Amino acid sequence: MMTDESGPALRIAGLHKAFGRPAVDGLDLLVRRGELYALLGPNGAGKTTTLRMVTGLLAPDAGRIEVLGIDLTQAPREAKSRMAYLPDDPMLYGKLKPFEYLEFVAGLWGVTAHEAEPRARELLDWLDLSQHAHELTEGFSRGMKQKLALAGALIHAPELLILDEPLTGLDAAAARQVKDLLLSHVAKGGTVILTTHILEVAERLAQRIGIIRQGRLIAEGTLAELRERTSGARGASLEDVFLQLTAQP
Ligand SMILES: Nc1ncnc2c1ncn2[C@@H]1O[C@H](COP(=O)(O)OP(=O)(O)OP(=O)(O)O)[C@@H](O)[C@H]1O
Repeated sequence: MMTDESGPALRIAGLHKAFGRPAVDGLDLLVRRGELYALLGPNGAGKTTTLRMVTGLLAPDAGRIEVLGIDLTQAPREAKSRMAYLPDDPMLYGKLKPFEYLEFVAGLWGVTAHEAEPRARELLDWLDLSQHAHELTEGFSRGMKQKLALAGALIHAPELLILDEPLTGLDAAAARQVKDLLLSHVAKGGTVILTTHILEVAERLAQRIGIIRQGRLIAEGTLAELRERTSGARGASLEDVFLQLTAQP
């Protein structure tokens, strides 16, 4: 059977990818539906490579990926239609205005402009972009572009939202808007997987945290569970735990 509707949001088993040397090296991961999962790891640990394989942008050398119970190799279109990916350097079309961009993205998912309009309006309002609705995106700041790209990722109401460094470069107000949007997605039963180097974000938002190093999962759990795995005191911050777990042997 190809699809298991009761399957987890994401199941990765034995995932490998090498670029000359291994970038992802036997990764196993499980993300439950309805949770916000933070994937952490030092620079070059293999986080982006993993997300690109999960979203079908990069072919694994070996391993198995299942999204919402759907095998990514067997049913890539179905799997992709139910998730969204926000890369760390999202591409917008500078000559489009926000509504045009959102309608364009909606169209790629088979959602008509008419259907997309109320949702586009809601997302632009939520992300405080409505006052720029009639400007070309080429004049947008980096943070405004990032928020619009996030709105684009959400326009087809995906169940699984995958974001690579979604808060980098955002000012405090924008970061709050994005965090609220992600929490609301989870509150409605959706799933969020994000990478971040801002450990406080993971500490505050994530139900569970996975730490990868050299392409492998080295620790996973709630912050309390991760603390138990280290010699950190009960009040140890995620930063303390992270640095201890990722320190070179
Ligand atoms: N297209 C590519 N060609 C060659 N090497 C690559 C490519 N993409 C990634 N790599 C290598 O794979 C390894 C993992 O990179 P990746 O971008 O997945 O790490 P990351 O955990 O996302 O790091 P960061 O936190 O710095 O963004 C690195 O050694 C990187 O140089």
